[in-house]
Amino acid sequence: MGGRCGSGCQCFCEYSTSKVLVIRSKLAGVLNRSIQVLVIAFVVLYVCLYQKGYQKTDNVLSSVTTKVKGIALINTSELGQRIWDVADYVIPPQEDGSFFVLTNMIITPNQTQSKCALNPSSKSMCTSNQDCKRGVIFGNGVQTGICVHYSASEKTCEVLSWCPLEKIVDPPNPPLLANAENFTVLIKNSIRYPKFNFNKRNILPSINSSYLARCVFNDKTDPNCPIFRLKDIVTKAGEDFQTMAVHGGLIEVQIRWDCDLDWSEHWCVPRYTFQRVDKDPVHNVSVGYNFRWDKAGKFDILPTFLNIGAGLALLGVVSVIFDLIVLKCMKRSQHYKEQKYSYLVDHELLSNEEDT
Ligand SMILES: Nc1ncnc2c1ncn2[C@@H]1O[C@H](COP(=O)(O)OP(=O)(O)OP(=O)(O)O)[C@@H](O)[C@H]1O
Repeated sequence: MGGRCGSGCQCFCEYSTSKVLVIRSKLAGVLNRSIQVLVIAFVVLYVCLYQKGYQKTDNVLSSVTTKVKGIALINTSELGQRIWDVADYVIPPQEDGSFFVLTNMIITPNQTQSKCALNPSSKSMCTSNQDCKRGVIFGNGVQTGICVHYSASEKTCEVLSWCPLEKIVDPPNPPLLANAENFTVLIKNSIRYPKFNFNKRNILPSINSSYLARCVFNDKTDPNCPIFRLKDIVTKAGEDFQTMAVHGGLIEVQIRWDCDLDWSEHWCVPRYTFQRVDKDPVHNVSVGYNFRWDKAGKFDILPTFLNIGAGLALLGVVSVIFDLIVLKCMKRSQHYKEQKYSYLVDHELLSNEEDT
């Protein structure tokens, strides 16, 4: 270890070399070995095994498409009996990585562009034409400047709009497309790990067309089926489908590929989880989020050596810290210090000094 320099010149004329000092102390020995064991355990168990420090990792490139299927029969006073198929309730027909299914609606039939009285509210009520400003945009229409009867007892401003106006009522409960809970969605997900030149789909090689035509995802019986019943998705997200269908909701489907490519590709399979993301009882501004969680790892010599090297460096740090403890904090530290640093005088230097 390093010696001690008295002055700059003296320091320049000295050479320090390491010597091994064995301290026969139970306390120092046990403490040192314990810290070394802890460091080795951390490097081997946590860094190498748990964090797979011997692998290099790659993030996924992923694409998702969906296809919804199902038929609903609804009977309303406004529309009569009607069949709703995928072209009616999936809006828009194809989205990137998501799909929208209509479950409820407020129907305002036979709307035409004409003039009608606004729905009664504190801002729309009037007693004479002076209360209604012509040309002002209100709701979905433009005011004509005339105050008209909304009912026998109420008068509101008239607007030019799509009339009759939509009634301000709660959406139907139970929802009109209550049967949407039985609709199914096929989620096709293709992934690629470019560093490892590895591709896979969630329609696994073991799945054939006849199985795909009849299967529905189930955690226990059909965990690899990529077809999901909407009710199951909502239930898995911890919600009740019929309740959520009244006002609508946003569910996130997470497809997790966590693949260890040192093992057979057979074990690299997707895991599905579901979560409602549009509900936040505390802070309801801009709710909802999404994130990806896919990673693959494969053995690589570079991260292996880097992690082993870092582990060895950590062991070196242990001896530096332990030297400090022994030389500064222990009872016999002064004695250890004297033993640790020895000063030898070069004979050549000595004889030169004697001559002069
Ligand atoms: N939403 C869904 N619900 C249930 N099964 C589905 C759904 N979407 C697809 N399938 C089944 O998965 C198979 C593969 O679907 P894919 O869309 O790849 O092929 P397709 O021949 O275009 O399907 P189809 O003509 O039946 O819509 C289909 O044959 C069908 O049996």
